[in-house]
Amino acid sequence: MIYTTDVPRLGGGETSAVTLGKFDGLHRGHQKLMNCIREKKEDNCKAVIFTFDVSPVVRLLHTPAKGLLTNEEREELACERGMDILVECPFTDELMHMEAEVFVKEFLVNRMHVKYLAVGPDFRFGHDRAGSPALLDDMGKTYGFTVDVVEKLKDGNREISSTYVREELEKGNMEKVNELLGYVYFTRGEIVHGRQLGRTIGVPTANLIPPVCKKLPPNGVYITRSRIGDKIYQGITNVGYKPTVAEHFLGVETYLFDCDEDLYGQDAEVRFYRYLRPERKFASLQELKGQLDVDVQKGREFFKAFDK
Ligand SMILES: Cc1cc2nc3c(=O)[nH]c(=O)nc-3n(C[C@H](O)[C@H](O)[C@H](O)COP(=O)(O)O)c2cc1C
Ligand SMILES: Nc1ncnc2c1ncn2[C@@H]1O[C@H](COP(=O)(O)OP(=O)(O)O)[C@@H](O)[C@H]1O
Repeated sequence: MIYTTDVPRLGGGETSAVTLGKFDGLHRGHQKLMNCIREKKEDNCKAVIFTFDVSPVVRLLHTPAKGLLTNEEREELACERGMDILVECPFTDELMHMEAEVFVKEFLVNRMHVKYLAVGPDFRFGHDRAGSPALLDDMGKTYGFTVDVVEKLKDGNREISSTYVREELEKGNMEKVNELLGYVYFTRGEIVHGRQLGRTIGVPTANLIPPVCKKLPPNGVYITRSRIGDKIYQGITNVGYKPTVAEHFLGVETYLFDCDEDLYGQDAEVRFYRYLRPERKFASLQELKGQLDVDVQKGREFFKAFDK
């Protein structure tokens, strides 16, 4: 897959099937759009996701907004889903003031040779949000592309959206988050040294520091699965500041079942299956150890049923 921050210029004979939007999370609704454009690969179209990134100025002045996926993660998932090109177009002043018609003509038609567009019914773009599915449809007649306005996928009565996923994530409702996403929510990072206290109570823990722009579930303890190298471990994970030992940074810390390896320096991916309990301040590490034994038991029972 080609990843680019410039609007691509396709070659002479090449055409594209494009979907446009923010695509935070690549949830099941987004996947439906991607399926539509992937089908057009049979007509020799390149499957393109066109997203807007924050402007370079915003990136400099503000801490990044927390998303369901980092840009790198989104890139990887888009590639796995068979996309040919991911455009992360910086949302510059110029783009912000661009007339919708100019955007379509210059970018989609002239540069990307668009033959097919898939958008949601509420998709708006361009200056004053004047670009709508109806305008795209009109322009398609002039420039020779078709537009599919794809109905939103629903969960019961509610449309699946990034906002819906974020709300459930903020409640720690991982079962719902994972159902809406169509994959198990995860974060990644390198395993770093902690205070080496875990092993003293028989519970060594792999500590990772998640990316600052990654939205995490609320602080607390979760049943998780971790991928480290080519191995997958069941485990339990604490998200938070470890009030018992008063840590200064937000960490994601996992006790891996049935693992006895030196993991420092390796990259880990932790997937969140279920929330177990809030993070608590214990009077001693021994007391914490008592609680961890209960958590481990629950984690093992969960996977026994889950993997059946
Ligand atoms: C599954 C799990 C649950 C945890 N729950 C808590 C908790 O409720 N309160 C707390 O202060 N620390 C909690 N911790 C963090 C421990 O305090 C920490 O693992 C221990 O102090 C060792 O830290 P170290 O990795 O820096 O050696 C938890 C850790 C894990 C892996
Ligand atoms: N079952 C396990 N779960 C997590 N980490 C383990 C496990 N077995 C061995 N380890 C290793 O032990 C380290 C954790 O030991 P710990 O005493 O908690 O030190 P730290 O404070 O550096 O995390 C991990 O980084 C990893 O390399």
